Amino acid sequence: MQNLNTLDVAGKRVLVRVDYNVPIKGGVIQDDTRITASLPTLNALLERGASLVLMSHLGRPKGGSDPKYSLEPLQGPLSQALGRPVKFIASAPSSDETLQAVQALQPGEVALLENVRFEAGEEKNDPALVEKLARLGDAFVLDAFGSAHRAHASVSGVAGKLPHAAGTLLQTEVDALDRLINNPAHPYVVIIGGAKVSDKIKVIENLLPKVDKLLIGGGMAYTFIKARGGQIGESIHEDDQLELARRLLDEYAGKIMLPSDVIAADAFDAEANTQVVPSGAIPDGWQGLDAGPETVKAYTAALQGAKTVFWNGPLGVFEFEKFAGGTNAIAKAVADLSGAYTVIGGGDSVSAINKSGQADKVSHISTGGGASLELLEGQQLPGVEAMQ
Ligand SMILES: Nc1ncnc2c1ncn2[C@@H]1O[C@H](COP(=O)(O)OP(=O)(O)OP(=O)(O)O)[C@@H](O)[C@H]1O
Ligand SMILES: O=C(O)[C@H](O)COP(=O)(O)O
Repeated sequence: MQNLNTLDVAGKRVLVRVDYNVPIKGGVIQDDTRITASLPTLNALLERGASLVLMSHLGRPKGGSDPKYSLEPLQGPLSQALGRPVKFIASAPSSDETLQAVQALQPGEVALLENVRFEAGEEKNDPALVEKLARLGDAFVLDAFGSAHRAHASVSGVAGKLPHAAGTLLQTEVDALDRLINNPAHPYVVIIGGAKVSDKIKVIENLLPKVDKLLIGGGMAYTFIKARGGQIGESIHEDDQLELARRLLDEYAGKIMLPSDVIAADAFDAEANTQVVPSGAIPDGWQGLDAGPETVKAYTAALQGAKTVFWNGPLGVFEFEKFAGGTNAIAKAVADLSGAYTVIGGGDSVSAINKSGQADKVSHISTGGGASLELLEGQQLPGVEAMQ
């Protein structure tokens, strides 16, 4: 990828695509990993005499402006993190008003654009939008690793119109994940959790031949347990994925681990009644919302001796205290491993490791959820390709 140091930025206005798609509740940022991760690139550009125009998406608005997804709540925290004021530009990123506002920037000044997904052309990589966004900078830096798997106007589109380079976050992420793809040290253990099988079944399928063990957890385990003939009560599952789950279980019986027991709840609720039951014998009216104690023990044991570990996705509905135990236990087990190269990716698993206070014991914390999974699947990411 084009190196940031080769880009001429002194006295220039640099358009930087960051990924500030951060969890926000009631206007308050819940996890600032992605903001902190963008600072090395931003500070390096500022030190070299650039002015910055920061561009990101937030959430999935439907191609129109929606106050719920405004990036304005980031202005304060970002100013604080950078130690200098950040100007928030509320007008549409493609508008002349925005162009005029960024043209007024002096070296060392920083502007944050409104959510680029408020533009209907963003996700379609519309050439007209690409032209308008490209007007905002003299050069383009892609540092949004979390969005590098999106062939959108603000990611790969503008790269074709301006001198460009990869930011240090993008470069660091690609290098760190490369160690999982090319000659990972064995035993190689992968833990995949989260809610939807259909989102992650491809990565599971592609990883199975390469790993020694694949531990499946969270909501996605129930499709596999049902495929094996288990009773899953009301647990989340995807019937249209049963066939593929069955095939993978047949083909890779020795590698796939599924929960043996679960914490079942009588409702999807923080205050639900709970009981520990075998994962294949969940009573009608009950649903599995977390890994049970035997499962936690077995998964922790399976991690021992691993030389390479990748974890994506929570092992339960960790947003509810009662069902966070499995996720927290895995966070601790991964952090406690010694002599292993450990990588955690995906918003929820990263906030679990941050909350556990043991993030510094993990080799690499990826800011990419879908992006890190697509890289691991062996796909070329449009953002990475655009920086070649
Ligand atoms: N047993 C379960 N039943 C229902 N939902 C579950 C269960 N286990 C986990 N979940 C939910 O899965 C969601 C997270 O899934 P997801 O696949 O988005 O993971 P992630 O780590 O955030 O990855 P990414 O950042 O790639 O989206 C959480 O909101 C969690 O509550
Ligand atoms: O959080 C993420 O994974 C990235 O910001 C990409 O978001 P998206 O899945 O809405 O494109």
